[in-house]
Amino acid sequence: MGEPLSIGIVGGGGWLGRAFAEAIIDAQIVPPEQLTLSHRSGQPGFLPSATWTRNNQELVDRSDVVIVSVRPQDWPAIEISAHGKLAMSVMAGIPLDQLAKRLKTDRIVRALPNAAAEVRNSYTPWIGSQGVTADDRNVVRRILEACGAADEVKSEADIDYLTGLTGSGPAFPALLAMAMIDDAVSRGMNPDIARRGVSAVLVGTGKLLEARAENPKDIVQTFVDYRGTTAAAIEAMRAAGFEAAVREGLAAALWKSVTMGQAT
Ligand SMILES: NC(=O)C1=CN([C@@H]2O[C@H](COP(=O)(O)OP(=O)(O)OC[C@H]3O[C@@H](n4cnc5c(N)ncnc54)[C@H](O)[C@@H]3O)[C@@H](O)[C@H]2O)C=CC1
Ligand SMILES: O=C(O)[C@@H]1CCC=N1
Repeated sequence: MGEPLSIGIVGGGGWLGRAFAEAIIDAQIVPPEQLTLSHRSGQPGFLPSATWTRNNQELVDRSDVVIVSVRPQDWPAIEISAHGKLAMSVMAGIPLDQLAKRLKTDRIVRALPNAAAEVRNSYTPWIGSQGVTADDRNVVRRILEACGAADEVKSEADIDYLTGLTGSGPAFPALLAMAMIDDAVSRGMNPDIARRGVSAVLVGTGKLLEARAENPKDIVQTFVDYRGTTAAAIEAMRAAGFEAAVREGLAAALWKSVTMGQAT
């Protein structure tokens, strides 16, 4: 297959489905009229020039590439035949063999984006089944890179782990931001200043980490060696179990990712 002529997104009205749909259109991978999006209840208000349907088989029949973006608990109710077409799942926890069986195609990609796809800054690891061709891989890269950065990985176990690390990832700095803002407000800071300040810290740190070649570990050590306010905070946070809390959180996400797939 060369350029995909048409793309369909099952669950295209949802959070991630919308992010993918808008990124695909912005990157001009297909024009809106070649994009089919399915929804369950009322038609959402965005991308009115795309084709919207409640009929997922109709979506598949209109599309060269089918993206499945429903929640894992809604996956067992999806009854479609992709007729050997390229299909990509972004669902957490659903393994390649289950996807191939239910979608009736051996050209399957399992991808795991994150919420930053909404602002074209996802990190998306992915893996393809045996039947995925070199052309399919190019199409997949174009779609995923329209949403941010993407890496093909070697095993599904990598996807299971990365589901928690990078798929859930944006939630963790958000949790940190929430705790920082709560502390600031509890000490009488103006909430708007606290929010703006903490948001600037997160964005600035992202850019700093991207710009600097060294490992975050080295940056942390530089702060520790500085022996100032930052070192005092880092040492107190570590003594309160910061690293253990992160380890336990990631273990819980991995467990959920693996067991969720087994449950469907
Ligand atoms: N939101 C996130 O940060 C991430 C989500 N994911 C995965 O992406 C998938 C979608 O997640 P979200 O977009 O967050 O959920 P969501 O709930 O916002 O969107 C899912 C959409 O699918 C629709 N839907 C359900 N059954 C349908 C059916 N039979 N036909 C047509 N539409 C149907 C729902 O009405 C909803 O609009 C999930 O499997 C999740 O594991 C993966 C990585 C990150
Ligand atoms: O929380 C979830 O289950 C979804 C999948 C990975 C990130 N968000």
